[in-house]
Amino acid sequence: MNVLDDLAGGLIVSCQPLPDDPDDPMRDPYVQARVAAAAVRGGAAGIRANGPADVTAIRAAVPVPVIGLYKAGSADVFITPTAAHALEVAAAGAQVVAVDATDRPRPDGRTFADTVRALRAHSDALVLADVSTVAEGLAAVDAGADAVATTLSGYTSPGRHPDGPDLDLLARLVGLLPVPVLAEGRYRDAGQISRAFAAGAHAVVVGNAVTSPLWITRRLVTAVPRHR
Ligand SMILES: CC(=O)N[C@H](C=O)[C@@H](O)[C@H](O)[C@H](O)COP(=O)(O)O
Repeated sequence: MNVLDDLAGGLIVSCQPLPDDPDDPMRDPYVQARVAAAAVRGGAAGIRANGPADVTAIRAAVPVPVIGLYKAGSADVFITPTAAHALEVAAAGAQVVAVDATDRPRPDGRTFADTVRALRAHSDALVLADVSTVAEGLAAVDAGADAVATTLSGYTSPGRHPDGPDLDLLARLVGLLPVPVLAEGRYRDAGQISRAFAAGAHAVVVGNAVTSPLWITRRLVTAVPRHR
């Protein structure tokens, strides 16, 4: 048994301020911990959170597993881009560390496998590989990832992101990988969550649709005459 078993068949709520708005008023560890506590009260089996301060605050506030990541820098690879970031978020209390496992160059010139090795050497945290393609999922498992998530599908090329989740990538990863596959990225409603579990998802991660008043309000005001 490990924390991935605790997440099986569950909803994971991603409690993060909006990355593209430095003035998001939700950018506060206390606030994120309260959001996480509400999500767990509502039935979340796990929480995903960004940065050591939020991870520590959330670990203290909820009894469920916390997947930590560390968004940093302005390079293409910004989700836990280096082994140092991974170790810091593990030391902050994350039982699982989410790391970009795409095939893009990393800011320190090292590899995803280096990050896995560093975590194995210095912490008990499990490694969740955030990928955008089947090939990246296969490579992540070869590099030692404990689980894979579809997090980065739709985010590796410039331009507008797709609206909906990538259920096709999810199904293909589920069919090929010997590790749990998490559905993440643009899941907004119960129908999409049901389809992800039907496709074999180990767990489904939902972020902004639950945890960002800023994101939700910006979407709703597009239908309001005075904001057009
Ligand atoms: C691409 C990227 O940076 N993804 C990040 C991963 O941690 C978050 O900003 C996601 O938006 C979140 O985890 C999932 O949120 P939603 O369910 O709203 O897609």
